[in-house]
Amino acid sequence: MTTPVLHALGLRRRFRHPSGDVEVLRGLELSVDAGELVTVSGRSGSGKSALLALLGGFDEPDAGRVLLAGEPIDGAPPWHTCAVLPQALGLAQELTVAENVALPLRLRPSGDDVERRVGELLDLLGVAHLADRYPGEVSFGQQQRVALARAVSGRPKVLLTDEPTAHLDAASTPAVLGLLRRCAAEGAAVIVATHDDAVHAIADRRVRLADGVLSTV
Ligand SMILES: Nc1ncnc2c1ncn2[C@@H]1O[C@H](COP(=O)(O)OP(=O)(O)OP(=O)(O)O)[C@@H](O)[C@H]1O
Repeated sequence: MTTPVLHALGLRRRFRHPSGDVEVLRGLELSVDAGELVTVSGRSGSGKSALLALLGGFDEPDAGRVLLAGEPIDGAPPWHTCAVLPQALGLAQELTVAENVALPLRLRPSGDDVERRVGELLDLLGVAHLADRYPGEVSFGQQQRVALARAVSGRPKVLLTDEPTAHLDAASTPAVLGLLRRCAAEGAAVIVATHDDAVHAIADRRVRLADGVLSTV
């Protein structure tokens, strides 16, 4: 039996609110293999982003654990192990588009020619002409594609993305879908939280988050 790249066991997460606590995750289980693309659906507020934060090591569960290649995570792993594309994007505002995408490769060389890898990803996502601009000088939908390029540039073993097509028009979406599929084809475990049926359509497996647990769609 092979070890899943990403394995969540019995995850529980409760948020405290003055009006009453909310238990968002209630013993959630998830296992994703290398090369698998899994989409997570669920109503707004069902806990998709909270789940990604736990899987990416940005938040800690109240109970349960997350294993990466069989080992418990201890905080957020490095980008080449697990890359996260949050809804807020998190681009470095003082770096250009190209410098943002190059960052994971500068921090840990992957053997790729940096200029070539960055150029190829920006070109693929239709934002190559913005390479020398700063994030504040491009639209939010363009920033979203830049942030995806940055997330994948270091060839992470796990890619977690939150609503990666939320700000895109129909013409820009296929390139993003193609890149997500390509990451999986190159061996990454890809998990996408989304409301977009076009993203669900390219999944190997679809799960739905409701009442704090996942079920297969
Ligand atoms: N840091 C936090 N503190 C308190 N409550 C939180 C926190 N993060 C999330 N929540 C609450 O947890 C629930 C799940 O939020 P989450 O953002 O994970 O939902 P979601 O499924 O990603 O929603 P959407 O589809 O709208 O992005 C919501 O009720 C939210 O208010």
